Amino acid sequence: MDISVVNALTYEEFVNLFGNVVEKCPIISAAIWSHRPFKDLADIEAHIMGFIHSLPDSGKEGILRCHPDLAGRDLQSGTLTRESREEQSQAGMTTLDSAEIQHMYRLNSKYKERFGFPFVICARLNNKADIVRQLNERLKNDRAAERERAIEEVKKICSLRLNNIVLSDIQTKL
Ligand SMILES: NC(=O)NC1=NC(=O)NC1=O
Repeated sequence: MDISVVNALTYEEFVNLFGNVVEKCPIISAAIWSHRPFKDLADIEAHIMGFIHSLPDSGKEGILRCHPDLAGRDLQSGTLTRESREEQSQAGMTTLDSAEIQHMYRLNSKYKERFGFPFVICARLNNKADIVRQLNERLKNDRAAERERAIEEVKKICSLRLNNIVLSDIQTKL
């Protein structure tokens, strides 16, 4: 996708395209629209990361709370966003047996009880064994360290979603 096409988008078109690069946080794209014209995709990503970085701890935790649990209620009830469903499916979350689902539920609940926000990991870069291992490992972190760790995962998810948007646009043009 040519950056001049992105820069020519209306506000509504821009948020419609980029509004879910951070799960259920369209405010981020709505905010960075003010920085157009963008030099390139990396510039868009840099503004998104800058917005997240500038948030107070409560704002970062708010972003984390917008993420659905892995193998959680939203997946079981079919209410995941398209992006999230694809990501969770890729990590093997949609083919867990009932014991594995229960195990994830217990780990997610323990994590949420400790930190006050859900466990977030870039599902596309991990399989189900990695996810369980990371969940157990990261439970040992203190809150501040874990908040930053989880936000790093949000940034990875965002980066992959941004690239997906550009790639899928190129494919439609081929
Ligand atoms: N709690 C989560 O980590 N959720 C997710 N990670 C992803 O990569 N997609 C999700 O829905």
